[in-house]
Amino acid sequence: MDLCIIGSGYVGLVSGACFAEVGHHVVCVDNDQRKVDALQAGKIPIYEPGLEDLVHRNVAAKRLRFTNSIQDGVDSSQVVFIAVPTPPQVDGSVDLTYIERVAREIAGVLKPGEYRVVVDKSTVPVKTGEKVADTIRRYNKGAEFDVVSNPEFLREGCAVPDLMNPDRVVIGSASQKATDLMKQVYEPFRAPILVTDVNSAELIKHAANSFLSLKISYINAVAAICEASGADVEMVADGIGMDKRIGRNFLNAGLGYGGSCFPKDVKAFIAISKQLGTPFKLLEEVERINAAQLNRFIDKVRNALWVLKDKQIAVWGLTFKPDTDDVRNSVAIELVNKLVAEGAHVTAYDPKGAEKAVEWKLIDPTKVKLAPTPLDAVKDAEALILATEWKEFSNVDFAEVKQSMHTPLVFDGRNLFDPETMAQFGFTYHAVGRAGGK
Ligand SMILES: NC(=O)C1=CN([C@@H]2O[C@H](COP(=O)(O)OP(=O)(O)OC[C@H]3O[C@@H](n4cnc5c(N)ncnc54)[C@H](O)[C@@H]3O)[C@@H](O)[C@H]2O)C=CC1
Ligand SMILES: O=C(O)[C@H]1O[C@H](OP(=O)(O)OP(=O)(O)OC[C@H]2O[C@@H](n3ccc(=O)[nH]c3=O)[C@H](O)[C@@H]2O)[C@H](O)[C@@H](O)[C@@H]1O
Repeated sequence: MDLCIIGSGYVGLVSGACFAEVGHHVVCVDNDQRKVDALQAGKIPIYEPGLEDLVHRNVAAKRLRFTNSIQDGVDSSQVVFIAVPTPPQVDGSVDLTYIERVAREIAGVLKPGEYRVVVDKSTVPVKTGEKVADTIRRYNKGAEFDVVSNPEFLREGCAVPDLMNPDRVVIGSASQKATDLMKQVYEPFRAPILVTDVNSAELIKHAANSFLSLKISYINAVAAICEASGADVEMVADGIGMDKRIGRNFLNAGLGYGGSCFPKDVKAFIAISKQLGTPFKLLEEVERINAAQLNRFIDKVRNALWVLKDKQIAVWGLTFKPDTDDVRNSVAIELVNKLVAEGAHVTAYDPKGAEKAVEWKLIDPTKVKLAPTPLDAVKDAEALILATEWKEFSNVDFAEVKQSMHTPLVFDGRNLFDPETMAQFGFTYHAVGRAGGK
């Protein structure tokens, strides 16, 4: 089939490449000329395992191309996906200006007699599909189209396998013609397809992300009780998670959830529920626990060092999770900035995220030293904090790390290391919700 994706970011670019991989012909549109130029030159603007090969292979096979022209994209496609940002506003509600603009732009290029399915893949509040349809109709009276909601559930860092093997595909549609075309789009993925109305599909996305955030806050609250009682949250999570009704996934205690989606989507769901007159107080508690989690962790570091001012602290990890270069709303970055605000001298290392952290002005390189390797970061450090659980941190030579440090004190914010191994190497080891983690 011929598909167009408007917005070539984390969702648009990876979806486009995966659709091409299964045989569709895909045009990815973006209004950021630098991004389009880079993609046309074979450069991939984001780090996502497996993406570079996938893009190059499908461009070479002429199934994938990039343009800045929405006219080109819509003209050459039966199905037009929208994958532009839906950032939060100050009050937590969703800024829909990107979506509204794309709806007007699509209206401007739809031709009479040429039916298109317009698919919203961005994460949007319930009832947005209706507004997209109204907008297109208002700006193009003769347009023939249906609006479908098709929320995306990929995780950064494993976006390619998530898209190639989805747990489910949700299609929110009020038109049989549009549903049939959407089923054809997804047929090669052989995934379970759930067809719903548009509003339900939109709600599924916010409800899913909020539930996953709730699961994380739940285990983080349990971690606090473990620390107070001497229990071990990893064992507790295993014991809870072995119940198939609960499951072990997303029960990893740590510094709390971050990233470009969970924080904004929980806020959005709170705002939507308020607007609809059914406030979702439980989610406010989820946010409160998440914020408290980082502060509790910093308290632990402060307790051990007495004061943070002038202390030499190494931080491993800046991205919001491993295997990505995405530093948007990263708890690791929030941690670094809080330490710096208290006068600590921070040296940080991240395998992929340092460049973007500086480029997007999320850290100030005059205040935070960036090290080229994990070992460089720990030189003379009075404490090491693990903030993001990149696999390479498990494989370092801990004897060398200990030798390099001023004081062998480790705070593991993601429970990556084995407490016994750390003790064997002579570290004083603090984790989250684990024995010895007080
Ligand atoms: N990042 C993720 O893991 C996931 C994100 N989502 C949702 O997908 C949506 C997009 O998120 P990301 O891909 O992370 O955003 P992003 O910021 O990485 O990419 C968005 C792209 O849209 C482009 N754009 C903006 N306005 C445009 C326009 N008028 N015409 C053409 N291109 C335009 C931007 O230049 C940018 O390249 C959001 O609603 C997000 O909540 C959903 C699932 C996963
Ligand atoms: O809507 C989205 O954008 C996406 O949001 C999340 O994906 P993502 O944010 O890429 O990454 P996750 O693996 O979900 O991690 C999110 C945050 O939760 C934290 N987390 C995750 C799991 C866990 O057990 N504990 C925990 O603290 C991670 O460290 C990270 O900061 C969802 O998992 C995806 O299904 C969804 O499509």
